[in-house]
Amino acid sequence: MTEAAAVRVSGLWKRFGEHVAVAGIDLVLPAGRFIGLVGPNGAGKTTTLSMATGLLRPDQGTVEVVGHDVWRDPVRVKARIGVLPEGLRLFERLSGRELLAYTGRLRGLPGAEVDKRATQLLDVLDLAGAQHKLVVDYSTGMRKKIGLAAALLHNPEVLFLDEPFEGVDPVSAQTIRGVLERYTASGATVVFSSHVMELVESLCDWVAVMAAGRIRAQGTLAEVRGAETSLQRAFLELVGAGGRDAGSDLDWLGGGPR
Ligand SMILES: Nc1ncnc2c1ncn2[C@@H]1O[C@H](COP(=O)(O)OP(=O)(O)OP(=O)(O)O)[C@@H](O)[C@H]1O
Repeated sequence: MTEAAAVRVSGLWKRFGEHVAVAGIDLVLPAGRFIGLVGPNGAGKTTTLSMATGLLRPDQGTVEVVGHDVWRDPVRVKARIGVLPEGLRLFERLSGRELLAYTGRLRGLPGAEVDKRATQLLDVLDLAGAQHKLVVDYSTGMRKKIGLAAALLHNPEVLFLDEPFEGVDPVSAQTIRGVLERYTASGATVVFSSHVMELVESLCDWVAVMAAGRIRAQGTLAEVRGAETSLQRAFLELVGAGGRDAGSDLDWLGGGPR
């Protein structure tokens, strides 16, 4: 039996001037999975996630999320997804709780329900003590966590996260991880981008590898890892960096005249 797709990307292209950021990719991301989109810096991950979430218009191609076209039916899609974008912009002069109250009402949830969910999310994400502090005074990890709470408040079917663990300390990372694991265990889908292979390997059961705007591999973690002993090794082979001896030209470094 084929699994239902949470996200279906067909022939997606994006150019910035002469530069091709995303070169006609096809992706089928199964529902109910913890999915990692991995690739080196500049691979096109953010551009792909931006097009998949209705933030950046593709030059060509389509994206369907839970069966609806993102660009033809944006309202229906946006009601079903949560997004934690790169370089998250938040309303800095609101407190964490005010931000959630505002987001919840924007999503059309009744006030009492927003209050209940906000209290639970603030608690689980360890932000209850900082709920009345202004977002502008939040640390990087706290910003990621309040952004995640805002993205989860309306209980989306698919959650897109761009580098959710970047700049986050191990304690906050563990908290975020716990919330995401609970969320996917209930049948929802998480799609997140990262270049930290160990993290993807320990969290994801499905992986897409991207390099230079193209998809180099997609499938279950075991399929993508293949005969390699780790995702890191498989990744280096796939992106063509497996045999590179980094530093071989730096014979002056750490020795010789200073
Ligand atoms: N708005 C833009 N204007 C011009 N070029 C852009 C723009 N956005 C992205 N690019 C280019 O497109 C390519 C893909 O960028 P993208 O941010 O999607 O990569 P990424 O895989 O998310 O990288 P990273 O892991 O470093 O965040 C890069 O070469 C980048 O410089």
